[in-house]
Amino acid sequence: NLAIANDHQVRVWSRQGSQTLQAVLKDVQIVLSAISMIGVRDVACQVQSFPLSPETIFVTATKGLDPQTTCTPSQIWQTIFPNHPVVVLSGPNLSKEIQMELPAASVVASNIPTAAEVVQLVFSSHRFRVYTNPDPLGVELGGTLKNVIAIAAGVCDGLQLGTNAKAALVTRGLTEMVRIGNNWGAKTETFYGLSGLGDLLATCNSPLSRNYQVGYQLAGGKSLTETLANLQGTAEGVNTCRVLMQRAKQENIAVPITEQVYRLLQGEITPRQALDELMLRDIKPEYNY
Ligand SMILES: NC(=O)C1=CN([C@@H]2O[C@H](COP(=O)(O)OP(=O)(O)OC[C@H]3O[C@@H](n4cnc5c(N)ncnc54)[C@H](OP(=O)(O)O)[C@@H]3O)[C@@H](O)[C@H]2O)C=CC1
Ligand SMILES: O=C(CO)COP(=O)(O)O
Repeated sequence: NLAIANDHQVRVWSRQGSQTLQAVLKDVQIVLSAISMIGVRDVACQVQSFPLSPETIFVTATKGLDPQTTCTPSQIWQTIFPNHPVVVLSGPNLSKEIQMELPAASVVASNIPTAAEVVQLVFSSHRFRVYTNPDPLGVELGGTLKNVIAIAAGVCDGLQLGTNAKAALVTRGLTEMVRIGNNWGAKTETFYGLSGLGDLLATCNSPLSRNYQVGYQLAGGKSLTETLANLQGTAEGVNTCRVLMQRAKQENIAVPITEQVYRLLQGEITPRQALDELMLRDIKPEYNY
């Protein structure tokens, strides 16, 4: 809708639709992928078999991690299309609010600045403010890692732990995101921007977030299977949490909140036990000084 409002011609493909992927991709300048993580590699491989102009820009809005490789979606697109510009689109962008034309801001990030600027122009409007950023990995990881913290925030609200607890959780969650992101090679300052802190605040404070809803339902005593069966849409944080635990172990990164969310999702502990585990960790300085 944002691109159409800026006089661009838009074609939409879905595996449920009647148009073929090849027909939809004919002569396109920009391909925007917003499919859930589970489908990214498969669809990217399908796209590879169709002719595209070498100038075609790929934009990815998926917030997840590949379970096989721990790669981000943009890394998958870039590996399959090494000679094309790839742009990450991410920010505090609950889609229902954007659909209602409420004001929002977002970030487009790429190693190729001109590609990010093209995408910025396509989507910018008086209702949608788009910033460019030169750290695609940081922007993408911000949107992805916050989903795990949003599950924890849903638990926190579901258990009615109060505003102090929520502020502590979200702030320490951001510290955890920065630690993981730095290990991955992303810039610290990106996590303090719209795609990091911004998306963390939006997702941890809105019942529109599916990840928040997962945590909230678990706190209410529902099982994960029951919760996911009743959820409208994808909660990427469930898969992201598993991939993240795998990577954190390999790289020896401390991820206390992610670890408790993981154990809760696995059914190993109750929400109250997860809370106790976090509160009773060794006392320590807030940061290394
Ligand atoms: N909703 C939001 O507010 C935001 C979502 N995102 C991110 O965008 C991504 C999608 O989210 P959202 O649209 O809400 O999720 P939904 O679950 O509503 O939609 C996922 C879409 O992906 C498609 N899909 C899944 N697997 C495949 C596959 N193998 N081949 C083709 N298509 C596939 C689904 O198709 P089908 O219907 O046929 O199953 C569906 O159209 C997620 O990574 C999410 O984190 C980012 C910002 C905001
Ligand atoms: O990423 C989002 C908003 O920026 C959407 O969050 P959920 O995937 O938790 O619904």
